[in-house]
Amino acid sequence: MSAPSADPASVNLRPWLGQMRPFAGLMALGILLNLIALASSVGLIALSGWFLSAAALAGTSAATAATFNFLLPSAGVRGFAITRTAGRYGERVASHEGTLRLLSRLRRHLYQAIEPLSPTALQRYGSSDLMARLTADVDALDNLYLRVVTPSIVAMGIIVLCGVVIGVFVPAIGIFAALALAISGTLGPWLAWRRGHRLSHHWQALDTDLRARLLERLPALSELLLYGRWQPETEALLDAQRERDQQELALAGLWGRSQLLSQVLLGLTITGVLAMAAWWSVNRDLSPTLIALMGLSVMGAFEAIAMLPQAWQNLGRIQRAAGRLDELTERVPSIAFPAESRAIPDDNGLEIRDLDVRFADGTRALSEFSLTLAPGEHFALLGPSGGGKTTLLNTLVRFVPPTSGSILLGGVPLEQLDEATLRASMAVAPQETHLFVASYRDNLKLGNPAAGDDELYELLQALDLTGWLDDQPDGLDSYPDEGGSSLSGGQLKRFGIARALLSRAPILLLDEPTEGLDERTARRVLATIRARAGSRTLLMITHHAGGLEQLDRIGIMDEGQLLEVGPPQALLENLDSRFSALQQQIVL
Ligand SMILES: Nc1ncnc2c1ncn2[C@@H]1O[C@H](COP(=O)(O)OP(=O)(O)OP(=O)(O)O)[C@@H](O)[C@H]1O
Repeated sequence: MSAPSADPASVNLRPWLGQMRPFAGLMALGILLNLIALASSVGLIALSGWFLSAAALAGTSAATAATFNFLLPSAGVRGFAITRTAGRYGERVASHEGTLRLLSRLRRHLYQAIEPLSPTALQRYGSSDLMARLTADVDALDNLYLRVVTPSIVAMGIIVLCGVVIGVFVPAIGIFAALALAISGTLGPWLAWRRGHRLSHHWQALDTDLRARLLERLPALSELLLYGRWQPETEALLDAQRERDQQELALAGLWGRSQLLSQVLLGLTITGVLAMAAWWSVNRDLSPTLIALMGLSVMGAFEAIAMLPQAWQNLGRIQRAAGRLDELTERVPSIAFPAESRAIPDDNGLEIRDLDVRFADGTRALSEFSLTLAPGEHFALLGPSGGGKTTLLNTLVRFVPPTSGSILLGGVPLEQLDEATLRASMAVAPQETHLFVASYRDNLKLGNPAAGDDELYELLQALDLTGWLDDQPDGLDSYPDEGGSSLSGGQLKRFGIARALLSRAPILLLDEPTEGLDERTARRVLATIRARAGSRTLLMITHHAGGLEQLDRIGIMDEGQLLEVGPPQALLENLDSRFSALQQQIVL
């Protein structure tokens, strides 16, 4: 579900308009060609009108009929028809090229803005909501240029042009026509914007929520079917769709009303221009053949302003999309890395000092947590669910910013390391392993692109995955199902461990590596982890106390604090220790 969004009126669209700057030339060309196409339309219709009436008047006597030049106006009509078609074609090419480039820039801008944000905080939005922001919202923003900015500029140009064309013959009528068109061109869109921006803002909210809900529920289809929730969910989705459609209907009604207003104003403008032209023709020296030209010029110019009400009514939709994108980049804390590391770590030891982590909702996940891991030490951190173990790992990889305290890698504070150095220093097997739609080989080589097949086979065998690999139709060249559903939970876990173990990083961070494994496999996996970790520093977090006796030290944490720490043997010998109590539970 999407987070609350900003008030449409308070959203600043200027930075988004600024994204257009690199394509200003292309956009200007599009506007110019659009103006040429529309001006040709006005010219075509006005000249045709004049031609017909002038030809009719010329035909009233043999003398005028003989001298009337039919060729020049018909060449003009053809010329306008050609420039109109060419202008329209060129405008489409230029504005579509500009829009597509802009769209790619908008997406790149957004991906770059998201990249430094804390992934853990970002995930709180949910992948479906993020997806809706990255697709529907960016698409809506795209309309700002194509459907609001460009048509508004073109309409202004055409209004001026129409005024000039008429004003050449009678300035007063030209001024009247331009002013009346300007009023029709602003009143309809103003009404549409005033009445429609909240409606369209609401429509956009309902539409993105609907998409997000659909995207969220589809992957959970099997659970929803098993719990008999698919039917109610479908009905809820249909209700949401109906609500969105009602908004759409209201918007269509509003568009109809603003169109009606514009048409009435157009009718009044044409009537006014014709009446003035007729008066000028009777009382002054205006040729009657120009009456039709003037009326038809206004009609031609109206083509440019007819689309404005709908464009401006959609402004609320665009503002909401911009607000949601701003909110994403402003609310989620960003993690800044220096361009280059300010110091080189002395070794692969880790020192965590008085670490505090508080989340935006007030949860205190770590509280004055301190721990030092000697270079090459193998350490297991045990604790109940919700104790803060994963948060500690996320803080170590800088996915979560600490509220206070510090972490040093080889004596260097993490904030002094550039991103490449930090990532190369730590290999992580997270709680959930994601498999990409790529071969199993490529999925494994994410941990180390240089790893050879022999190493992959050896590692899979050590992790007891050869039986699974033998069942794959093309071995390592086989593809997993999307999300990894072709592996059992335990197999997927080991796959993630293999990926981390393949890396050459001097620090290994493993989140619940034995979760979902039977006792025998868990021991084998632990032995492989220890052997492959070798002289690397190993921090393993787990719920399970079994099989940890071989590690250098064990720590027990709960409620964000380290409660007990020591070598496993020493803790086992102390019958009052929490570790012995946990071991007793396993034995019982
Ligand atoms: N992004 C977040 N925003 C708010 N609270 C969070 C966030 N991530 C974790 N928490 C909370 O912080 C506390 C510690 O969570 P954490 O995931 O670190 O525990 P854990 O020991 O790893 O649990 P588990 O063993 O079940 O994975 C929990 O109360 C959890 O609800």
